[in-house]
Amino acid sequence: MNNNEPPILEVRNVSIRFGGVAALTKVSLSIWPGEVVALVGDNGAGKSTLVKTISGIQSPDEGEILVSGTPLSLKSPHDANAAGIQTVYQDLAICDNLDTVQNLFLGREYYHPWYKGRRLDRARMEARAKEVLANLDVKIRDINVPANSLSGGQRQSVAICRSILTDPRVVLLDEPTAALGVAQRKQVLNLIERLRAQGRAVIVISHDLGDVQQVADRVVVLRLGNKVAEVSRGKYTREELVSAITGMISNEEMAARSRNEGAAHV
Ligand SMILES: Nc1ncnc2c1ncn2[C@@H]1O[C@H](COP(=O)(O)OP(=O)(O)OP(=O)(O)O)[C@@H](O)[C@H]1O
Repeated sequence: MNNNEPPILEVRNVSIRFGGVAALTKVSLSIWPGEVVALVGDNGAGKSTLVKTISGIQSPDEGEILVSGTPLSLKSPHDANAAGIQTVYQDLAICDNLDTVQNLFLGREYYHPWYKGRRLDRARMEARAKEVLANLDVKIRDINVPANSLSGGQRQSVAICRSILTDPRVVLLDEPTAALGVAQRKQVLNLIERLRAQGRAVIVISHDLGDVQQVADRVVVLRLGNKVAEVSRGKYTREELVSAITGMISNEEMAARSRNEGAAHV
């Protein structure tokens, strides 16, 4: 991380209300290229709302989103994609009856330029698919079989590979290891580390604090729509994180502990 550079993505004092519910209250968050930031919090803490805001699905009532220091108005997922932000949602949107290549290029298929009618350029898509999978060290034995024969980890990997086809600078992952077994979970965590090694900024929502401790350079804790803590890798214990999530530890106390340990804090 180079703190002299503006963050690749900055959420600045974002607030969102749904009727009487304050889903987010003046939440700020910055991320630099080559960083993994985990977003944690109990159910209803505001994680999804924050991700939707960054993804252009939900407009903030107050506050700003800046990309490389420039404030942007993200009014749709298309705006977010154009700004280099891609999101992989929990449902993955992988079609079981389509193979890996078809899933990777869904809605962005390559066509032969010289045919009068539209004719898919399967060879070019296959070549690019192999390249993308190899780049992220994703192993799928046969990219021509329907996705219903893939494991949960492979499906998640295909969804992540699809998100990076456009070479985004920021990748948001919503619960990427939920419902995965040990080996598949490791596979996905490795994939996140490779995204980081490629210099992308990765924001991961996770309820799994073991995964968070393993993969995140920083952890941002939300509680009831407020950012209550922000701690760096190795500067917190699992118990402190749980306390911050559940409200057993005050914001000030968590911040003071982080300060004492030299971590980033709220
Ligand atoms: N479209 C909506 N309309 C009304 N209230 C909403 C809407 N979306 C979210 N909320 C409320 O905003 C708050 C934050 O919800 P959000 O889904 O962002 O939390 P979360 O941290 O992602 O929770 P979970 O881990 O359960 O997914 C909750 O109180 C939720 O009920």
